Amino acid sequence: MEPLENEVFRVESVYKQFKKGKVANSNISFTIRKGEIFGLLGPNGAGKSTLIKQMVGQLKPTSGKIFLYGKDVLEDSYYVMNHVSYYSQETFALNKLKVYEAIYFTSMLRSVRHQEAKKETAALIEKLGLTKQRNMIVKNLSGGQRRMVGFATCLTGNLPIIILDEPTNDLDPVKRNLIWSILQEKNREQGTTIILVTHNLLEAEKIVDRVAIINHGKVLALDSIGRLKQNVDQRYKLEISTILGGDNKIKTDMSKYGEIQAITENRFRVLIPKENLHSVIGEIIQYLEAVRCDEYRIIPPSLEDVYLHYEERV
Ligand SMILES: Nc1ncnc2c1ncn2[C@@H]1O[C@H](COP(=O)(O)OP(=O)(O)OP(=O)(O)O)[C@@H](O)[C@H]1O
Repeated sequence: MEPLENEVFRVESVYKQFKKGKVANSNISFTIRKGEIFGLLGPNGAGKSTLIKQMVGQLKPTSGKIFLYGKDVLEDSYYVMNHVSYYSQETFALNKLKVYEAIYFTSMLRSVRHQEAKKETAALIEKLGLTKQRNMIVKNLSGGQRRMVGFATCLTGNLPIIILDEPTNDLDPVKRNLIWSILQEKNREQGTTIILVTHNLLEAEKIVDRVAIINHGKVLALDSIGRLKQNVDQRYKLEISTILGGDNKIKTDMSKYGEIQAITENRFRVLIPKENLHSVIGEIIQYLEAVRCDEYRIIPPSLEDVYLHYEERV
Protein backbone atom coordinates (compact mmCIF):
# COMPACT_ATOMS: atom_id res chain seq x y z
CA MET A 1 0.00 0.00 0.00
CA GLU A 2 1.29 3.47 -0.93
CA PRO A 3 1.76 5.57 2.21
CA LEU A 4 0.30 9.08 2.23
CA GLU A 5 2.83 11.90 2.17
CA ASN A 6 4.74 12.08 5.47
CA GLU A 7 2.91 9.05 6.83
CA VAL A 8 5.00 6.84 9.10
CA PHE A 9 2.43 4.55 10.72
CA ARG A 10 -1.10 3.83 9.64
CA VAL A 11 -3.23 1.93 12.13
CA GLU A 12 -6.38 0.66 10.42
CA SER A 13 -9.40 -0.63 12.37
CA VAL A 14 -7.28 -2.58 14.83
CA TYR A 15 -9.22 -4.91 17.09
CA LYS A 16 -7.45 -7.14 19.60
CA GLN A 17 -9.15 -9.75 21.69
CA PHE A 18 -7.01 -11.96 23.92
CA LYS A 19 -7.67 -15.67 24.24
CA LYS A 20 -9.47 -15.32 27.57
CA GLY A 21 -11.91 -12.95 25.88
CA LYS A 22 -10.51 -9.58 27.01
CA VAL A 23 -10.88 -6.94 24.28
CA ALA A 24 -7.81 -4.71 24.63
CA ASN A 25 -8.22 -2.64 21.43
CA SER A 26 -11.49 -1.96 19.70
CA ASN A 27 -11.53 -0.54 16.18
CA ILE A 28 -8.56 1.80 16.52
CA SER A 29 -7.51 3.88 13.50
CA PHE A 30 -5.05 6.74 13.19
CA THR A 31 -1.90 7.78 11.37
CA ILE A 32 1.40 9.05 12.71
CA ARG A 33 3.32 11.54 10.61
CA LYS A 34 7.02 11.90 10.02
CA GLY A 35 8.80 14.02 12.63
CA GLU A 36 6.00 14.30 15.13
CA ILE A 37 6.06 13.54 18.83
CA PHE A 38 2.92 11.57 19.44
CA GLY A 39 1.58 10.71 22.91
CA LEU A 40 -0.62 7.80 23.89
CA LEU A 41 -2.39 8.59 27.12
CA GLY A 42 -4.79 6.52 29.13
CA PRO A 43 -5.30 4.86 32.51
CA ASN A 44 -3.85 1.48 33.52
CA GLY A 45 -5.28 -1.30 31.41
CA ALA A 46 -6.56 1.09 28.70
CA GLY A 47 -4.89 -0.90 25.93
CA LYS A 48 -1.86 1.28 25.17
CA SER A 49 0.90 -1.33 25.44
CA THR A 50 -1.18 -3.84 23.47
CA LEU A 51 -1.53 -1.32 20.68
CA ILE A 52 2.19 -0.50 20.66
CA LYS A 53 3.14 -4.20 20.57
CA GLN A 54 0.97 -4.60 17.50
CA MET A 55 2.56 -1.53 15.90
CA VAL A 56 6.01 -3.12 16.17
CA GLY A 57 4.75 -6.49 14.93
CA GLN A 58 5.21 -8.34 18.24
CA LEU A 59 1.51 -9.09 18.55
CA LYS A 60 -0.99 -9.89 15.82
CA PRO A 61 -4.27 -7.97 15.77
CA THR A 62 -7.40 -10.13 15.83
CA SER A 63 -8.51 -7.98 12.89
CA GLY A 64 -7.30 -4.80 11.23
CA LYS A 65 -3.87 -3.88 9.88
CA ILE A 66 -0.91 -1.69 10.72
CA PHE A 67 1.38 -0.24 8.06
CA LEU A 68 4.85 1.21 8.51
CA TYR A 69 5.78 3.43 5.54
CA GLY A 70 3.05 1.53 3.66
CA LYS A 71 4.33 -1.98 4.52
CA ASP A 72 2.27 -4.33 6.68
CA VAL A 73 4.28 -4.66 9.92
CA LEU A 74 3.52 -8.39 10.10
CA GLU A 75 5.02 -9.06 6.68
CA ASP A 76 8.61 -8.04 7.37
CA SER A 77 9.92 -8.00 10.94
CA TYR A 78 13.44 -6.99 9.77
CA TYR A 79 12.00 -3.93 8.10
CA VAL A 80 10.35 -2.92 11.38
CA MET A 81 13.51 -3.68 13.38
CA ASN A 82 15.61 -1.55 11.03
CA HIS A 83 13.35 1.47 11.36
CA VAL A 84 11.80 1.35 14.81
CA SER A 85 13.57 1.47 18.13
CA TYR A 86 11.16 0.16 20.74
CA TYR A 87 11.65 0.21 24.49
CA SER A 88 8.96 -1.70 26.34
CA GLN A 89 8.06 -1.76 30.03
CA GLU A 90 9.05 -5.39 30.25
CA THR A 91 12.21 -6.81 31.78
CA PHE A 92 15.23 -5.76 29.95
CA ALA A 93 16.43 -8.53 27.61
CA LEU A 94 20.10 -7.65 28.05
CA ASN A 95 20.09 -8.04 31.84
CA LYS A 96 23.09 -10.37 32.03
CA LEU A 97 25.44 -8.06 30.14
CA LYS A 98 27.60 -5.24 31.41
CA VAL A 99 26.20 -1.77 30.78
CA TYR A 100 28.63 -0.92 27.97
CA GLU A 101 28.11 -4.35 26.35
CA ALA A 102 24.32 -3.93 26.35
CA ILE A 103 24.64 -0.61 24.52
CA TYR A 104 27.47 -1.68 22.23
CA PHE A 105 25.81 -4.95 21.14
CA THR A 106 22.52 -3.21 20.43
CA SER A 107 24.42 -0.73 18.32
CA MET A 108 26.14 -3.58 16.41
CA LEU A 109 22.79 -5.36 15.95
CA ARG A 110 21.61 -2.20 14.25
CA SER A 111 24.42 -2.53 11.71
CA VAL A 112 26.59 0.24 13.13
CA ARG A 113 30.24 -0.52 12.29
CA HIS A 114 32.51 -1.66 15.12
CA GLN A 115 34.46 1.62 15.57
CA GLU A 116 31.33 3.74 15.29
CA ALA A 117 29.50 1.49 17.77
CA LYS A 118 32.36 1.93 20.26
CA LYS A 119 32.20 5.69 19.87
CA GLU A 120 28.42 5.74 20.09
CA THR A 121 28.50 3.60 23.25
CA ALA A 122 31.05 5.85 24.96
CA ALA A 123 29.09 8.98 24.03
CA LEU A 124 25.78 7.55 25.28
CA ILE A 125 27.31 6.36 28.55
CA GLU A 126 28.57 9.86 29.18
CA LYS A 127 25.43 11.64 28.04
CA LEU A 128 23.16 9.52 30.22
CA GLY A 129 25.35 9.73 33.33
CA LEU A 130 26.24 6.02 33.37
CA THR A 131 30.03 6.36 33.63
CA LYS A 132 30.21 4.82 37.12
CA GLN A 133 27.98 1.93 36.06
CA ARG A 134 29.84 1.25 32.80
CA ASN A 135 31.21 -2.14 33.89
CA MET A 136 28.33 -3.24 36.09
CA ILE A 137 25.96 -6.07 35.16
CA VAL A 138 22.65 -4.56 34.10
CA LYS A 139 20.53 -6.69 36.44
CA ASN A 140 22.52 -5.41 39.45
CA LEU A 141 21.55 -1.79 38.75
CA SER A 142 18.71 0.11 40.37
CA GLY A 143 15.37 0.23 38.52
CA GLY A 144 16.05 3.80 37.41
CA GLN A 145 19.59 3.02 36.25
CA ARG A 146 18.33 0.03 34.25
CA ARG A 147 15.81 2.30 32.61
CA MET A 148 18.59 4.71 31.61
CA VAL A 149 20.53 1.81 30.06
CA GLY A 150 17.39 0.75 28.21
CA PHE A 151 16.96 4.29 26.97
CA ALA A 152 20.60 4.35 25.82
CA THR A 153 20.07 1.18 23.79
CA CYS A 154 17.06 2.84 22.22
CA LEU A 155 19.17 5.72 20.97
CA THR A 156 21.78 3.51 19.27
CA GLY A 157 21.92 3.42 15.50
CA ASN A 158 19.85 6.62 15.13
CA LEU A 159 16.75 4.83 13.86
CA PRO A 160 14.11 7.17 12.41
CA ILE A 161 11.34 6.11 14.82
CA ILE A 162 11.53 5.69 18.58
CA ILE A 163 8.70 4.16 20.60
CA LEU A 164 8.92 4.37 24.37
CA ASP A 165 6.49 2.80 26.81
CA GLU A 166 6.57 4.81 30.05
CA PRO A 167 10.20 5.90 29.66
CA THR A 168 10.37 8.02 32.81
CA ASN A 169 8.85 5.61 35.35
CA ASP A 170 11.14 5.20 38.41
CA LEU A 171 13.30 8.15 37.41
CA ASP A 172 14.21 11.15 39.54
CA PRO A 173 13.29 14.62 38.19
CA VAL A 174 16.81 15.32 36.88
CA LYS A 175 16.89 12.08 34.86
CA ARG A 176 13.34 12.63 33.62
CA ASN A 177 14.27 16.06 32.31
CA LEU A 178 17.37 14.62 30.69
CA ILE A 179 15.29 12.03 28.82
CA TRP A 180 12.76 14.60 27.60
CA SER A 181 15.46 17.00 26.47
CA ILE A 182 17.38 14.29 24.59
CA LEU A 183 14.17 13.22 22.84
CA GLN A 184 13.35 16.81 21.89
CA GLU A 185 16.87 17.31 20.57
CA LYS A 186 16.66 14.15 18.42
CA ASN A 187 13.29 15.19 17.11
CA ARG A 188 14.49 18.71 16.29
CA GLU A 189 17.88 17.86 14.85
CA GLN A 190 17.28 14.52 13.14
CA GLY A 191 13.53 14.67 12.53
CA THR A 192 13.09 11.47 14.57
CA THR A 193 9.45 10.44 14.92
CA ILE A 194 8.73 9.70 18.58
CA ILE A 195 5.81 7.81 20.04
CA LEU A 196 5.41 7.93 23.79
CA VAL A 197 3.18 6.09 26.18
CA THR A 198 3.05 8.08 29.38
CA HIS A 199 0.99 8.79 32.47
CA ASN A 200 2.92 11.94 33.16
CA LEU A 201 0.64 14.57 31.73
CA LEU A 202 2.64 17.56 32.90
CA GLU A 203 5.73 16.29 31.14
CA ALA A 204 3.83 15.08 28.08
CA GLU A 205 2.37 18.54 27.66
CA LYS A 206 5.83 20.04 27.30
CA ILE A 207 6.98 17.73 24.54
CA VAL A 208 4.11 16.11 22.67
CA ASP A 209 2.66 17.53 19.40
CA ARG A 210 -0.47 15.35 19.21
CA VAL A 211 -2.07 12.96 21.66
CA ALA A 212 -4.47 10.08 21.48
CA ILE A 213 -6.45 9.54 24.66
CA ILE A 214 -7.28 5.87 25.01
CA ASN A 215 -9.58 4.06 27.41
CA HIS A 216 -11.35 0.71 27.35
CA GLY A 217 -9.46 -0.05 24.15
CA LYS A 218 -10.92 2.91 22.23
CA VAL A 219 -9.48 6.22 21.09
CA LEU A 220 -11.62 8.82 22.87
CA ALA A 221 -9.87 11.86 21.38
CA LEU A 222 -6.96 12.54 19.06
CA ASP A 223 -5.63 15.99 18.24
CA SER A 224 -3.01 18.59 19.08
CA ILE A 225 -2.96 19.52 22.75
CA GLY A 226 -3.96 23.09 21.86
CA ARG A 227 -7.08 21.97 20.02
CA LEU A 228 -8.03 19.41 22.66
CA LYS A 229 -7.81 22.09 25.31
CA GLN A 230 -10.40 24.16 23.47
CA ASN A 231 -12.96 21.47 24.35
CA VAL A 232 -12.49 21.74 28.10
CA ASP A 233 -13.48 24.30 30.72
CA GLN A 234 -11.58 27.46 29.78
CA ARG A 235 -11.57 28.90 33.29
CA TYR A 236 -8.25 29.43 35.03
CA LYS A 237 -7.89 27.73 38.40
CA LEU A 238 -6.64 29.88 41.24
CA GLU A 239 -5.68 27.40 43.98
CA ILE A 240 -5.39 28.87 47.46
CA SER A 241 -4.09 27.24 50.63
CA THR A 242 -4.95 28.96 53.88
CA ILE A 243 -3.31 28.18 57.20
CA LEU A 244 -5.06 25.16 58.75
CA GLY A 245 -8.17 26.17 60.63
CA GLY A 246 -7.61 29.56 59.03
CA ASP A 247 -9.69 32.17 57.48
CA ASN A 248 -13.02 31.40 55.90
CA LYS A 249 -13.28 35.05 54.99
CA ILE A 250 -10.74 34.54 52.20
CA LYS A 251 -13.12 32.09 50.56
CA THR A 252 -16.05 34.47 50.90
CA ASP A 253 -14.01 37.39 49.56
CA MET A 254 -12.79 35.33 46.61
CA SER A 255 -16.25 34.18 45.60
CA LYS A 256 -16.87 37.40 43.67
CA TYR A 257 -14.18 36.36 41.16
CA GLY A 258 -15.65 32.99 40.22
CA GLU A 259 -17.06 29.65 41.29
CA ILE A 260 -15.47 28.21 44.43
CA GLN A 261 -14.52 24.53 44.64
CA ALA A 262 -13.33 23.00 47.91
CA ILE A 263 -10.24 20.77 47.69
CA THR A 264 -9.43 20.06 51.37
CA GLU A 265 -10.23 21.74 54.66
CA ASN A 266 -7.68 24.48 54.06
CA ARG A 267 -7.43 24.43 50.27
CA PHE A 268 -9.88 25.58 47.67
CA ARG A 269 -9.92 26.82 44.10
CA VAL A 270 -11.58 29.72 42.38
CA LEU A 271 -12.56 29.18 38.73
CA ILE A 272 -11.92 32.49 37.03
CA PRO A 273 -13.24 33.07 33.50
CA LYS A 274 -10.32 33.59 31.11
CA GLU A 275 -11.69 36.90 29.84
CA ASN A 276 -11.77 38.36 33.40
CA LEU A 277 -8.36 37.17 34.51
CA HIS A 278 -6.39 40.09 33.14
CA SER A 279 -8.49 42.75 34.85
CA VAL A 280 -8.73 41.08 38.29
CA ILE A 281 -5.39 39.36 38.77
CA GLY A 282 -3.59 42.44 40.15
CA GLU A 283 -6.12 43.06 42.92
CA ILE A 284 -6.32 39.33 43.74
CA ILE A 285 -2.58 39.08 44.26
CA GLN A 286 -2.52 42.25 46.34
CA TYR A 287 -5.32 40.85 48.51
CA LEU A 288 -3.73 37.40 48.94
CA GLU A 289 -0.37 38.89 49.86
CA ALA A 290 -2.06 40.93 52.58
CA VAL A 291 -4.17 38.17 54.22
CA ARG A 292 -3.31 34.90 56.00
CA CYS A 293 -2.87 32.94 52.80
CA ASP A 294 -0.24 30.21 52.95
CA GLU A 295 0.25 29.68 49.24
CA TYR A 296 -1.52 30.32 45.95
CA ARG A 297 -1.01 29.44 42.30
CA ILE A 298 -2.80 30.05 39.03
CA ILE A 299 -3.24 27.13 36.66
CA PRO A 300 -4.36 27.58 33.04
CA PRO A 301 -6.35 24.79 31.33
CA SER A 302 -3.95 21.85 31.00
CA LEU A 303 -3.61 18.46 29.39
CA GLU A 304 -4.76 17.05 32.71
CA ASP A 305 -8.11 18.81 32.26
CA VAL A 306 -8.38 17.33 28.77
CA TYR A 307 -7.62 13.88 30.13
CA LEU A 308 -10.13 14.17 32.98
CA HIS A 309 -12.75 15.59 30.63
CA TYR A 310 -12.61 12.48 28.42
CA GLU A 311 -12.25 10.10 31.37
CA GLU A 312 -15.42 11.44 32.93
CA ARG A 313 -17.39 10.93 29.73
CA VAL A 314 -16.65 7.20 29.46
N1 LIG B 1 -1.37 -11.32 27.15
C1 LIG B 1 -2.56 -10.92 27.62
N2 LIG B 1 -3.55 -11.81 27.81
C2 LIG B 1 -4.77 -11.44 28.27
N3 LIG B 1 -5.10 -10.15 28.55
C3 LIG B 1 -4.14 -9.22 28.39
C4 LIG B 1 -2.82 -9.54 27.91
N4 LIG B 1 -2.09 -8.39 27.84
C5 LIG B 1 -2.91 -7.39 28.25
N5 LIG B 1 -4.12 -7.88 28.58
C6 LIG B 1 -5.28 -7.10 29.05
O1 LIG B 1 -5.61 -6.15 28.06
C7 LIG B 1 -5.95 -4.90 28.65
C8 LIG B 1 -5.05 -3.81 28.13
O2 LIG B 1 -3.74 -4.03 28.65
P1 LIG B 1 -2.49 -3.08 28.26
O3 LIG B 1 -1.28 -3.67 28.88
O4 LIG B 1 -2.50 -2.88 26.79
O5 LIG B 1 -2.92 -1.73 29.00
P2 LIG B 1 -2.06 -0.37 29.21
O6 LIG B 1 -2.95 0.73 28.78
O7 LIG B 1 -0.74 -0.49 28.55
O8 LIG B 1 -1.92 -0.36 30.79
P3 LIG B 1 -0.73 0.21 31.75
O9 LIG B 1 -0.81 1.70 31.70
O10 LIG B 1 -1.13 -0.33 33.09
O11 LIG B 1 0.56 -0.34 31.25
C9 LIG B 1 -5.85 -5.12 30.17
O12 LIG B 1 -7.15 -5.41 30.66
C10 LIG B 1 -4.95 -6.32 30.30
O13 LIG B 1 -5.26 -7.05 31.46
